Amino acid sequence: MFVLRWGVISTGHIAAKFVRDIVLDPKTRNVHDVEHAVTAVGSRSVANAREFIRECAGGDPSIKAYGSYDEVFNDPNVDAVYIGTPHPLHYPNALAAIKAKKHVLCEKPITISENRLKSLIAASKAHEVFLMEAMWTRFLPLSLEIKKIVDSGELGLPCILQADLSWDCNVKSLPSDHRLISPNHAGGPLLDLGPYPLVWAIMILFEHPQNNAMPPSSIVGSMVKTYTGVDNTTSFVLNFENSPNAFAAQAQLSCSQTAGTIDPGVIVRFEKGVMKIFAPIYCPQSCTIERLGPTGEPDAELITTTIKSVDFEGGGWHFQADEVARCIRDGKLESGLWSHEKSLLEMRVFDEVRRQGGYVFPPGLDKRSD
Ligand SMILES: NC(=O)C1=CN([C@@H]2O[C@H](COP(=O)(O)OP(=O)(O)OC[C@H]3O[C@@H](n4cnc5c(N)ncnc54)[C@H](OP(=O)(O)O)[C@@H]3O)[C@@H](O)[C@H]2O)C=CC1
Ligand SMILES: O=C1OC[C@@H](O)[C@H](O)[C@H]1O
Repeated sequence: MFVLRWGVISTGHIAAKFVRDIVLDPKTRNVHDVEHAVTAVGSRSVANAREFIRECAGGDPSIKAYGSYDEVFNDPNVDAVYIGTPHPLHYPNALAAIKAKKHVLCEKPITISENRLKSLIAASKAHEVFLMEAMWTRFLPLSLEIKKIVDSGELGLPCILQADLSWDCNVKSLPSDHRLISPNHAGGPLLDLGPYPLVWAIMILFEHPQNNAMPPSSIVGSMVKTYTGVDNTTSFVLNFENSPNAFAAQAQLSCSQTAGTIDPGVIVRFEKGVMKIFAPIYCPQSCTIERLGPTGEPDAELITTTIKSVDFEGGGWHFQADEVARCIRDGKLESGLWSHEKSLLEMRVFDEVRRQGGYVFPPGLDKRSD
């Protein structure tokens, strides 16, 4: 049994969910080859780190509580660091962990620009440590099942993929320095929610065996801003052009933090059927597939199949941790399922959509190294 020893930095909303998940017995999700141990938690306040360990890990006395992130990076009982800080801190935090020779799982979006990510990847290779964005949706059992159906070709090729993730966070009620709307936190739905519509486009179109890893030939984006200058609602289109090596398809993606999401949150039209993936698209519980009946005529009756997620304990954030443990056990520096290349594509798309939408980060935000 391989046990991965985790150091967690930050004690916010998502760090709590991640730790509550990884302290569960992996057998409850039918995982028998890897286990997780939380050995350290670092916060800007040691009292918060202690409280976090009490609330999320049953007060386990073997977990060290630190009042800084550096102490986690320097702890010899930590193999891998989980980073749950706000977006612009991902780069400096991950870089510091990498320089301390720790493997890294970093929340989405892994950085706030493609340039930053390139430099992080270079550092992880130079220090020979594993690096992955916490793109948890990619590792859910239902996602793996959907992927198998798509790649089998039984529905023909995908032609159009529509995906949305939105919620009404009541923007006007938030303080202007809240991470969801503050330019200093690279706020707005594109970077916060956009990874989820995009992960489905990457999984179903970019990763399709007949796409031969061809990146989108064009990216078109449009934004409506909120009063702080960050996006409030964003739409973006990725075109995958027909070429001798690939097929033609379009991803029509959107995200908003000013309206509820649509359901089904993902609809994929294939040559021979339609797949509907139901909200929330970051952790869907079910998917339906509608195929034409046996005659195959356009007016034939539709046959609908429903696929439901398997039961597991926890919220689903532990599946990505299992992948990290397996990769580290096997000496890999990146995951094949959510590789550096896929995070780079994500960052490239976001850079381009921000450019077209006129969303400019405050000076120096994507250069921070503290
Ligand atoms: N995968 C998923 O499902 C989700 C991922 N996320 C991602 O996780 C990241 C964090 O989001 P979330 O947990 O909601 O954020 P929170 O505000 O709840 O938590 C962020 C934590 O980061 C630490 N931190 C360090 N510096 C700062 C700073 N200057 N301002 C605020 N916090 C700081 C704090 O911990 P401390 O004081 O202990 O140091 C804080 O609790 C984001 O990048 C987001 O995209 C968010 C939600 C869901
Ligand atoms: O990753 C996320 O998923 C769910 C949203 O509520 C959250 O803001 C986002 O960061």
